[in-house]
Amino acid sequence: MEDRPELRARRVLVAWDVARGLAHAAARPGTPVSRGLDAADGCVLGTPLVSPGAVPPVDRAAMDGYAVRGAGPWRVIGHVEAGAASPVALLDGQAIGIVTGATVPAGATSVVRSEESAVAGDRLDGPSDDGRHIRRAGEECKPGDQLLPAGVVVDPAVLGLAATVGLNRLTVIPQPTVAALVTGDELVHRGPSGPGRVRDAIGPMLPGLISRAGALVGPVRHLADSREDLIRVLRETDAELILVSGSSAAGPADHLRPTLEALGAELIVDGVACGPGHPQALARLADGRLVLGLPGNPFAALVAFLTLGVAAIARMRGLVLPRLAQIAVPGGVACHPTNTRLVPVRLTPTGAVPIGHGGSAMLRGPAAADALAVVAPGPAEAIAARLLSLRSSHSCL
Ligand SMILES: Nc1nc2c(c(=O)[nH]1)N[C@H]1C(S)=C(S)[C@@H](COP(=O)(O)OP(=O)(O)OC[C@H]3O[C@@H](n4cnc5c(N)ncnc54)[C@H](O)[C@@H]3O)O[C@H]1N2
Ligand code: MOO
Repeated sequence: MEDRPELRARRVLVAWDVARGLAHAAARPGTPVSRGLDAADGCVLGTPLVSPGAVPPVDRAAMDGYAVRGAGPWRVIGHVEAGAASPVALLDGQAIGIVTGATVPAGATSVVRSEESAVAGDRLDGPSDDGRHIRRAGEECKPGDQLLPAGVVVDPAVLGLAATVGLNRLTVIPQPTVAALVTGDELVHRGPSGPGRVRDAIGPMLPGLISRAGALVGPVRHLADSREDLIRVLRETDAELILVSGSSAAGPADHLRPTLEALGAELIVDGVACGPGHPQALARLADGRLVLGLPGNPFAALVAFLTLGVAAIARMRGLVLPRLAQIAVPGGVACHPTNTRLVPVRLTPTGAVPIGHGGSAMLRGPAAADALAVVAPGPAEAIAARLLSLRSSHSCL
């Protein structure tokens, strides 16, 4: 296929927010499936989580001590074991030893904590506030209550809640699969950079970025700067989103765009008006798989993933585009006249503070930063910016 650098040089960069929106819209949400709780962490609820029963199902003791009926003193008539199904009913003036979580006997009006109990023989004295230390049946939820809407990320608390209400399976949108390809003849994967050798800094970032965005990733593959290899690997890679680092600019070894053209891909984003990261690109192959081009400069690659990659993965998971909180930048930060700047910042009680070392080939700034400030284009300085999380697919605050 003929390479036409004169056409590639005339890319129309889209605004940073528009690019995120395009990437989100271009991705296809996954199809909901039924998963056991042990395989649902990190997926997204495809249907609301509805409780089939009441929680608790019966009145339960909230403390170790004595279930009592009426006012004290009481006569202790026995003990309820933790797993006992239906203990005897209490009569007025009676008490029964009980442990936290055990079913409270019918007729009990409160539970006296063991620390507040004075027992002499079978006589019990203690405070008797009605209803105290009893978790009532249905207090947490009633049968049919909707506890969570569809679209919530399944995390450990959600799994625990599902188990609490008695569910064994959840209907979820599975985590999408993402493949990571790193290109560059000059790259080495051990030891330092030197003349003619550049230590690969993008390969080590990609698995963590992908999993923090909520997708599944296999081992990173390293490719030489060969258009034929890239075409072959893109054809055979079975993932919903394929990341390709390097090869995104307009030099003789920059094969990504000619490769996409050769594969008949549709370019959805062909450059973004941002710095770093302007050569990033997103394309759709004929079968629907998406290809995300990450620029070779490491901070630029990170920005591209956080811009287009996170947006596309969010949609595949069935999530909205992560919203970005606004924060003050008390010392101000210089704007670029036409491009959105992504600036490493530390978060302080009064706002965000740029920390420097934010050049496109550097990771020193981003590695030390709490977040990236998204500084909108403008003629002068900004005193507020939005925050892009470096460590999760959700917003920072
Ligand atoms: N004529 C132009 N040249 C460049 C442009 C441009 O618009 N026109 N854009 C510049 C910008 S901005 C970036 S970013 C880079 C993008 O380059 P590529 O995506 O084509 O990547 P390479 O040329 O292969 O590498 C650029 C740079 O990054 C180093 N690199 C590459 N991969 C890795 C890696 N995995 N780990 C660490 N470093 C990596 C590579 O050695 C180069 O130094 O293009 C500019 N040029
Ligand atoms: O992507 Mo380049 O500046 O934007 O390194």
